Amino acid sequence: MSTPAQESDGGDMLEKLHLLTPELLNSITAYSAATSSKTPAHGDDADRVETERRERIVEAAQAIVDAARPPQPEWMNQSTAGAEFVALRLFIEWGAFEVIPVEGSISYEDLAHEMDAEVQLLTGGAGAGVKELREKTDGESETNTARLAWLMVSSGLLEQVGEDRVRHTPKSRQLTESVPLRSMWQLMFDNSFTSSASLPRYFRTYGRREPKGLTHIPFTFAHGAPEKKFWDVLNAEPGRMQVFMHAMTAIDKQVPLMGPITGLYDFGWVADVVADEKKKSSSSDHNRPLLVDVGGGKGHCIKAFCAGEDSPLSQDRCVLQDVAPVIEVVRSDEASGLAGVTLMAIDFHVEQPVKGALIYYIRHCLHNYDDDTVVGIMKRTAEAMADDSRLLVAEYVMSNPPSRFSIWMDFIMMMSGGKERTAALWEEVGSRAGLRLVAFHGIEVSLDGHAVIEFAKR
Ligand SMILES: C[S@@+](CC[C@H](N)C(=O)[O-])C[C@H]1O[C@@H](n2cnc3c(N)ncnc32)[C@H](O)[C@@H]1O
Repeated sequence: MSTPAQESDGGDMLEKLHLLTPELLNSITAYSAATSSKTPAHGDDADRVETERRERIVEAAQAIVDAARPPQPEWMNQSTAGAEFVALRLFIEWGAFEVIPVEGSISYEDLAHEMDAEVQLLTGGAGAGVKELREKTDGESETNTARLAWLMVSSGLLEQVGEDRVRHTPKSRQLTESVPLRSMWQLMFDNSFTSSASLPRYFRTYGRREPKGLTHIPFTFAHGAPEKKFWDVLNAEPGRMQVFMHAMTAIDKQVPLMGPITGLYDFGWVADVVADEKKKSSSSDHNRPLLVDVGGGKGHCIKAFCAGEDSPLSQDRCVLQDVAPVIEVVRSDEASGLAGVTLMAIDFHVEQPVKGALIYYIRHCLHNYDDDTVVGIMKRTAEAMADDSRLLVAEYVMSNPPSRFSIWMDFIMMMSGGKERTAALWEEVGSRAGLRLVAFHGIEVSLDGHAVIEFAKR
């Protein structure tokens, strides 16, 4: 028999469900209308619009799930998600997602064999047949019901076939097809999850204040090397650096939320500058770099900006700067697609060696650092800028209160001692570096306020 409290909870829930259901239907109708539209969006724009519309459906559906869900221990949900994350990370490292055939299924026993792992570790014993395994292990496996593969089967990431076989779902198949996606999962686990798990210990050690500086940050603390810098720890293991770079290179395409590269800022005015240079035939400006990508990784932004006949930027007038190990990787990659680009190893904390370039572009680097360090990097750039130079910072501009995505990003950044910033904070750090904030570009076209923030010399 239900209690009065339960009856009233049920009544509230029904009322909420009645209110929420039309939202879900509206979001589906909007998506359906957009996909059958005669004037569909193209390129990055299409990805963004598609994501936004699907996000709306997910949000509406999630609200219904939340309203209908019976009271259950939230701590259990959270820790189950954590357990699945760990299992997924292990399967990535052990190559399991590649061993499971793209079509069809594999027995747990064969999967375990390929991974050089005990079959009991994958399931509670399904691989050898539950009965046989019980016999082999004197009944120990009877209690072993929540092992690695089953964690992913229980969440629907993998699908079990019968009692002893497993196959891909569309979600897990993506992990085999996309190196960047797999790298992103790895990165989130190795860099963020493990660092955040050590936060209680970190704050007990350093006090309850924002991590500051390049060392003694949660990431290096969690790696047992608090006196080292983030990149020193990352670069110490070549494999990890590769994972980081893979994740950064193409994730923009698959997760438009990460911030589009193109479409936020109009480089059209550069064409006028180039045309003016041509008029002054003796001008030394002809050799002036048009764009320096500071901390540009593998150069994917330069490639995107120079692509297409209409682009006023050309690779032979661009400079790609990054730390020496990254530049070495790019230099030795014959397929880098960076013909003509000047490759330069730098330390952006010390000096900007290219003086007087037209544009200094720095994307997703500054959010890795605390305010004082960011002011330092911006100052080094300001010192190199000519009066007409521009500094373009591609980063998030957090609203107040921020969206769930940008505050998640802010939390991730805290691990390396960094943070996301509000418009006011961007203005403040720019001003401290001797720069004037000219404009925020593209905020309206990107989810969660990803923008290109334009600064000029004061
Ligand atoms: C988050 S990644 C961003 C890469 C690229 N700008 C993008 O948007 O995908 C940060 C980059 O900054 C580089 N970096 C880190 N410290 C640096 C330093 N002291 N000087 C120059 N580059 C640095 C890293 O190697 C990495 O490629």
